[in-house]
Amino acid sequence: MNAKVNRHEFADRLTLGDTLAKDIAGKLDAAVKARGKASLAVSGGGTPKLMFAVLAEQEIDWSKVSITLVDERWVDESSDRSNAALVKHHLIAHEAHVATFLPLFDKAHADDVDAALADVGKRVDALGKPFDVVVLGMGPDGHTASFFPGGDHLAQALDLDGKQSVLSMRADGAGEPRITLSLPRVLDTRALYLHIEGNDKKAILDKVIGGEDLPIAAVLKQDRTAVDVYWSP
Ligand SMILES: O=C(O)[C@H](O)[C@@H](O)[C@H](O)[C@H](O)COP(=O)(O)O
Repeated sequence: MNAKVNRHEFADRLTLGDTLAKDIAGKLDAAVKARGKASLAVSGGGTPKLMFAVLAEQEIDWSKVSITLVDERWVDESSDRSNAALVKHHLIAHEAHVATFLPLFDKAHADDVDAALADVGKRVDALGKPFDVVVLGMGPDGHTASFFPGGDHLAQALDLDGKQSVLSMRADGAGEPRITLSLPRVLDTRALYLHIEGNDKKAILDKVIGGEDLPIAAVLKQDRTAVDVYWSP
């Protein structure tokens, strides 16, 4: 286990969502004040919705904040599987409605995620390095971002010396093809959070800490960037 993994446990999802949202807003606010801009990469899935709702209401200068995704299902925003649609609906709202959003899905290459990688990678890198905040989730199979067990580009995505900011990923259990930030791009951040809820996910985390080799281990066992794990039942 990496010495830089800090575990924070909360009594319930509301308290977790509220605390994490305010911690993230504080980091974005400090970044805007220090450097005139801030960047945030968030995950999709169901877990972040509550946290997004609180974050969207925080009074910071959202006009200086750029938001992108850690990973995306290769579907148009009209799909209920679209992480972009989720973020636009739950996060780019209220106070945060003036934030700039950079989607990972590229309509120009809607049929071919691989053809989109070069352009999308450039746009992500134009947000600047490092990110100010990255928020990861974790699936029941131990995936994080789109680092799926058995994924066709898993080794490349987890290569800490890899040069690509984004990669495609296809895997059983992933549904449609995915686009994902690479592990080195995820770790290139001033603050890194892993947001997980439920006893099942805690059990997976404990298995990984006990030595099980699931993709999330690559985040927990690297020694480049500290990880704050926020968990509630
Ligand atoms: O698009 C996605 O699927 C994600 O970004 C993914 O990595 C997610 O964080 C986990 O699958 C957890 O998803 P839940 O929060 O729905 O459990």
